Amino acid sequence: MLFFTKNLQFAYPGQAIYHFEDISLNAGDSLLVLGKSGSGKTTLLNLLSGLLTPASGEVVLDGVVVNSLKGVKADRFRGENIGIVFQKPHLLAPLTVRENLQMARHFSKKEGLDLDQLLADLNLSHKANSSVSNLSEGEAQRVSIARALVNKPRLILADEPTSSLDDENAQKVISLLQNQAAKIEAALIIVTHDQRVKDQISNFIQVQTP
Ligand SMILES: Nc1ncnc2c1ncn2[C@@H]1O[C@H](COP(=O)(O)OP(=O)(O)OP(=O)(O)O)[C@@H](O)[C@H]1O
Repeated sequence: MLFFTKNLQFAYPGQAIYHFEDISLNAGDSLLVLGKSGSGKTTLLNLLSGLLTPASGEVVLDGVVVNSLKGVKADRFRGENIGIVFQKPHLLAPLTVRENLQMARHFSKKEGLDLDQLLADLNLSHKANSSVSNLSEGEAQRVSIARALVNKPRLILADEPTSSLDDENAQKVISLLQNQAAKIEAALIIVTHDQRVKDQISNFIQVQTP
């Protein structure tokens, strides 16, 4: 099993305890995380990436217990093995598309993907030397996906990646994430409210307010 969680529990100070359903994914598998607004979906993603530490239970990626890593080790492991696509792209505005990807590459010692191939796969070759501040929303979203993939992570986490996209682009982004995850043999987890995504990926867990 490439990625799994076991008996994951978490509580913000003074609040009720979340008991998250166990997850288990092989390379190339996709999973949706569904749930109402405020139910704990982003909290779960932060536990999966090691940004939050569970009260109990474990998160295991490629044999490594993510929640036992601390400090620099945790940051390095995350940078090299977990690609995160945020709801808003959060790109570095003064830099070009290529420089944004090079920056992500810089923090990893691992061999990553070929930048030109990645730009081509995401239909961004013609924008490689453009400033990211001049991109359309869909283009910026594809750059943020490219940035999440550039270090060839084993796990890709995407938080509402389609919420600002039209039907055609939403479908393309999900296919792109699935195809790239399969290509680099990663597992893919997507948080979404988007009915259109549910039509493309059937495997899901539901997060509930405790
Ligand atoms: N740092 C924090 N300290 C205390 N409570 C928090 C913190 N972050 C989130 N919460 C609370 O935890 C609950 C779950 O929040 P979370 O962001 O995980 O929900 P969500 O399902 O991702 O919501 P949305 O779909 O609206 O983004 C909410 O009630 C939120 O107010």
